[in-house]
Amino acid sequence: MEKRFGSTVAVSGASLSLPRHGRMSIVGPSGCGKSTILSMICGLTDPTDGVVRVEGATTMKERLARCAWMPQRDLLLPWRDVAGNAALALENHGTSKRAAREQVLDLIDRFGLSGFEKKYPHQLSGGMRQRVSFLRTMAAGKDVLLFDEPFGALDSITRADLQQWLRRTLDEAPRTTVLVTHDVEEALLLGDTVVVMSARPGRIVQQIDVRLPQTESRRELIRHPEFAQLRDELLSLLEVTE
Ligand SMILES: Nc1ncnc2c1ncn2[C@@H]1O[C@H](COP(=O)(O)OP(=O)(O)OP(=O)(O)O)[C@@H](O)[C@H]1O
Repeated sequence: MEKRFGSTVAVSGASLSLPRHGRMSIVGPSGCGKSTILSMICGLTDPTDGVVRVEGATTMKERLARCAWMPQRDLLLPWRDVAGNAALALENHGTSKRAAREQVLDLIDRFGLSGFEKKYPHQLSGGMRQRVSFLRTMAAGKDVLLFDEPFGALDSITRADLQQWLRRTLDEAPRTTVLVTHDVEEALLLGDTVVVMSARPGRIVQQIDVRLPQTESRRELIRHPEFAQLRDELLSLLEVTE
């Protein structure tokens, strides 16, 4: 597919596919069209040329109905507590406030946030706010989750913590995910395939399948020789594309 904005070619000749519950990470230099690809998948825009299909749906409206987007900055409502924020997507789909709150309490517990149901966003750390934001994305009940630099605004320790948490959460509650990130380690930790894009016009330079040992521990994984080899391979590809 191709996407142009006037005379700017943002994405060119990109052909990607992902099986149900597959996890794709996209890395590439700034401005190479990563967010544009997410916008096309979730139906915020159409490609200028080519077709985007999400679980068989091709129209923007149908794609939008199947995807949930988690942005870099949490967009929590300051006047709602954790449960109230998490329940928002359900309320938007017609569930009553009370029923929506009941439904998310289970998720809050499963995602390790119990005890925080009645806290307000300003009482939470940046990492916790992103967890709530993720919980809200999950509560929307969509099968396809799109992450645009979800941990980009966090410090490195919190980021590492959330990467491990998100891996485990997606193992327990699998979804089809597409993650855009500048962080090569994050791409490897959260993707079973990593797409490397070139500078604008964004083309796909390479797609690398990630097969790493099964381990819960992020620390063990990033020390593994196979992980180091993939990280080096990605970094060299990115050096060439800049
Ligand atoms: N709505 C728009 N109108 C005009 N040009 C746009 C629009 N959206 C994106 N572009 C251009 O398309 C190109 C790709 O932008 P995009 O945001 O997809 O890149 P990106 O890889 O996500 O960048 P970054 O890593 O910096 O977030 C850029 O040159 C951008 O200026």
